Amino acid sequence: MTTPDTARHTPNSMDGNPTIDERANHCFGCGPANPQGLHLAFTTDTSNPEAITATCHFQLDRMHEGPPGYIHGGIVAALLDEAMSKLNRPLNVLAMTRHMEIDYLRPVPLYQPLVLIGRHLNRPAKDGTPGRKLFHQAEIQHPDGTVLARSKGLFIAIDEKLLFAAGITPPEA
Ligand SMILES: CCCCCCCCCCCCCCCC(=O)SCCNC(=O)CCNC(=O)[C@H](O)C(C)(C)COP(=O)(O)OP(=O)(O)OC[C@H]1O[C@@H](n2cnc3c(N)ncnc32)[C@H](O)[C@@H]1OP(=O)(O)O
Repeated sequence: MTTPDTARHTPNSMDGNPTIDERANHCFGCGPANPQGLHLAFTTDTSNPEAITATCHFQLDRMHEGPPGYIHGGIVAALLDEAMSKLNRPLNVLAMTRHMEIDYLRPVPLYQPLVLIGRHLNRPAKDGTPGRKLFHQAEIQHPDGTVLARSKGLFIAIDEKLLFAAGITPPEA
């Protein structure tokens, strides 16, 4: 049996009701209602439908440290995953990450303003209609443009009926 770490706790506000309602969004990456989350805020650019992007400016502190002075690799993965997932909404798709690969090119520093950019690559058609598979990529960049980490991801569109089956509350119309 493991000993609970009493320094960590889940706030009472984090009740057990799953939801995808923006107003009660507990997503670790972007949810304002998650006091322990990253609170990433993205701007999407859909001016070129062939190359939709999602961009976020962020800075992390020791809460997310891995190597001394640098962001933990798992958090780097979460950042990249989040940037790629933010491309699904402008494409009008509910989708989950099925596969992602990461190049950790340079250690990603704490206490520095950094840029996180997701880019939609393609959504191959199947039987003449948009397929379930969406391919995205993402990068974490130093402000001088140096790429510190890069990912490619496969997202699978989810049938909204599954949300109801799982008891997940969609946003009100
Ligand atoms: C009930 C749930 C509620 C959902 C609510 C959603 C709310 C939307 C908000 C999400 C918020 C985002 C947050 C950040 C993004 C995350 O982090 S999401 C969390 C992490 N991801 C997950 O937990 C997903 C877990 N995986 C799954 O649930 C299932 O695998 C999936 C993704 C639903 C897909 O299931 P499936 O439909 O059975 O998939 P499957 O047919 O095996 O594969 C689909 C296709 O991909 C291909 N494929 C599979 N793996 C690979 C691979 N490695 N390489 C190439 N192709 C592959 C397959 O061959 C297949 O191709 P086709 O045969 O269709 O040509």
